[in-house]
Amino acid sequence: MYAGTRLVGGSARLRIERSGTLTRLAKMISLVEAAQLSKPQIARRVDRIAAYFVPGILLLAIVTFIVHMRTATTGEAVGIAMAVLLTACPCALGLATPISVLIASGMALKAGIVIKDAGLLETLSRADAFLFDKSGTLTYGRPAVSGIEGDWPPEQLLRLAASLESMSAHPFAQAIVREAGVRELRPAPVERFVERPGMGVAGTVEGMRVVVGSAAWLEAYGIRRFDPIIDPMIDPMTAGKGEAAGDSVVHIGINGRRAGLIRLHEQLREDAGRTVRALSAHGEVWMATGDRERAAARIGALAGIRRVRAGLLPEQKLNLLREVRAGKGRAGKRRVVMIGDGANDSAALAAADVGIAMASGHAAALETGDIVIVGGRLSQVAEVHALAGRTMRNIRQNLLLALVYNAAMIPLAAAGLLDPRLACIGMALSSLLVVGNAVRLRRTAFGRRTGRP
Ligand SMILES: Nc1ncnc2c1ncn2[C@@H]1O[C@H](COP(=O)(O)OP(=O)(O)OP(=O)(O)O)[C@@H](O)[C@H]1O
Ligand SMILES: [Cu+]
Repeated sequence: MYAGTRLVGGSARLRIERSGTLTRLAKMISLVEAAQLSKPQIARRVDRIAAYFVPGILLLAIVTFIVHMRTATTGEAVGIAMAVLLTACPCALGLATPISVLIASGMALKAGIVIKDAGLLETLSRADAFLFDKSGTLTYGRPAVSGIEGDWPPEQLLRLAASLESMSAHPFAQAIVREAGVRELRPAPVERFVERPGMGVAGTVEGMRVVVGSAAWLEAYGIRRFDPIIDPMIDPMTAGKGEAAGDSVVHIGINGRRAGLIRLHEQLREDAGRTVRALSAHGEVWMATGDRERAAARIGALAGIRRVRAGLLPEQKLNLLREVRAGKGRAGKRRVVMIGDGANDSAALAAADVGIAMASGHAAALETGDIVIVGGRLSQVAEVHALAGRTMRNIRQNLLLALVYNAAMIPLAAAGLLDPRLACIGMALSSLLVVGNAVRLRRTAFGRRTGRP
């Protein structure tokens, strides 16, 4: 088990074998260092150009030498050829991309954004679809129990559910266990515990077969959806008025019968609306969730997302991702950014063109995303998107600066109008210019620092 591992099903006993620099977290740090060396596609194109550039320049230097041999001494001709080589030295060109990437990812890291693959900055800057997970991403991921209903006494329902949920790491499970703790209910021992991600938990508690989870999960145990004749008390689709109508619901089945439900209220992140608005200027914004329709609609409306898909199992989130990608994008296919918490959307995070994981509390998400937000704010997603755009612009400026310098100086040098010593200084200056332009990123890295707590 790795440091920061999140247990999704069951419980575990663990022995610590390694610590310090041998942990997964330490490996993350080295991943970031490796990322700073990874190249965006634009750099690969530059490398390809350089492959022609270098032999071309060597040839040019030789030709220059031969031409000047006719009119000047050998020493002078060598000097001129040297000047050509010196001005043509593509060090500024070579520096243009890595220096910007280094500064941008360094700035991001300081702000709590880990960019694991800097090559994706270019993809991110061109993204035209954004797919958000709901729980833990758009919401704080710390739901609270807002109601308990059913044929059984509420405390009894809560105690049985909490007994099972104490073995689960799902946010709903934690909320239920917390609520039971507040009410000073003691969880009972559980036998034959099972958990299915995106569905729920089940097990034997005090001789009773207890099933806790989504309506589909109870149905898998042969417990029907609402039947008005058998149990008119609980209709999850109509129950709950006003605020409660948009709450999430966890159903409880006992011994093959529906026994009741627990309502959970999730709170939208304070910066969710702002983030969605900022990103929708660049492409479609979607929301995917395993939660029921109503709860999804409520969060979607609050966040300002119209494209909402509810009731998705983890693998269905992956299908939605593919569907969004197949939509009409600028280059045929869309470039999709998936933003999730890594709990039940790891597959989609990994499959997205760029996966951004919110590591709110759980270091597990570190493993999943291409970019990991450890700063805890959702608006950092919009910030890193903007940073990607600014970095790419900065790289393009650098390349232009370097090319203009070379294009202007090489003819001068070839004509014998440039002293080799001046060419030397010019080369250093052009590199400095590029570095200076890249350093500007530091100041503009996160634009106006709005929304900082
Ligand atoms: N441990 C659990 N206890 C109770 N219900 C669960 C549990 N795990 C899953 N469920 C049920 O399955 C549904 C889907 O769960 P899933 O974890 O896929 O998504 P979610 O937490 O609702 O939200 P999101 O998909 O936005 O992260 C939940 O709404 C809940 O009804
Ligand atoms: Cu150089």
